[in-house]
Amino acid sequence: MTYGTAISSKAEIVGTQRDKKKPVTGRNIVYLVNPISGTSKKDSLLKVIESISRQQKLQYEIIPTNASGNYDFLKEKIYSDHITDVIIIGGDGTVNQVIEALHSQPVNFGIIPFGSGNGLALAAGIPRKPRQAFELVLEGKASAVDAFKINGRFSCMLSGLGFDAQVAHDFAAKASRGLLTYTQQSLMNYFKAQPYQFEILLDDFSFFTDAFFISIANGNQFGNNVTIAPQASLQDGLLDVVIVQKMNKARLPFAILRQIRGNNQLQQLVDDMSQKNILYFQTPGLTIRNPKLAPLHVDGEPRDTAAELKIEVLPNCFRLIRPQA
Ligand SMILES: Nc1ncnc2c1ncn2[C@@H]1O[C@H](COP(=O)(O)OP(=O)(O)OP(=O)(O)O)[C@@H](O)[C@H]1O
Repeated sequence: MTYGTAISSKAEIVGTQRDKKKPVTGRNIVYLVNPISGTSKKDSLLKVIESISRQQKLQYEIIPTNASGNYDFLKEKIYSDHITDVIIIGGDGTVNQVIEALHSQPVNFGIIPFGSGNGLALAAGIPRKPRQAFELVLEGKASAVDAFKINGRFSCMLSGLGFDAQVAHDFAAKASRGLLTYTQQSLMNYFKAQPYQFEILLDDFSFFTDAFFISIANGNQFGNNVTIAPQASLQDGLLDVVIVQKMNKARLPFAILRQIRGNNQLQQLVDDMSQKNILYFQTPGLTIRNPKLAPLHVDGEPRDTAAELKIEVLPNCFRLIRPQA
């Protein structure tokens, strides 16, 4: 029997077209929808997904995400129902939780961006417009991308310590989400920002620095196409580390703008340390000592910080549906 359920409300995001008796051939998609992410409503997109999936006789199911990030029920379903694709409709926080839970399962991931920043989706070239992103999902071409671990926590986009993490903590405490709230929090934190002490340990080199923030990037950006790590690639087996060192606050926005526009060449780390305000290098892993306990964010979500953070890349960690070169 093939059965279908209309999508009713935010509280009850469900919809399915799956014949459990027929053997599954071809694609079998689970759409995971975050009911609270971003600011715009998802109802019309979900109706489009339902109607096109029915037209194309695709096997699919629409399920809401959960705040805890526990997707054990889906691991079982992937095997029992032969799920081939898990498509995330939400922002970076949802993308992080779902891919962390399921990256070792034999599925392709897709993203229909519905967050405030959408950093991984934009870094991967996935269209920002939900319907175009859905068309890409229908094409279904996936390739492997990297992720990384920061003290055992999974990150697939960009994590960091200091100023931008403080913004993430304050943003999380606000009732309203969206770019406007994020910008307000960034500005307020800019005027309060103080540098933190860090020690950076690489394989054969270590140094101390006082920095406003450190970003560890797999993708090239914070989100909203604000590119902090212009050389970053999602499949090079490397992390891009950007350290915004202590400087006169009047120079800080100009230095960051220069970095965002990508005018800084990949720099000779040792030569630059004393001369440049922003250090930028690539590495498969590093340790950061953080004695002043600068706040931490992981893929834009505030997380407990630590006095020492071990960071390592996970090459070719999961398969993501995205435009193919
Ligand atoms: N069903 C749910 N109910 C409440 N919260 C949820 C639910 N599902 C997921 N969440 C939580 O929603 C939070 C925000 O999600 P997400 O990051 O996707 O959106 P956003 O913050 O608006 O976007 P971005 O991260 O791009 O800025 C995450 O912390 C996630 O755990």
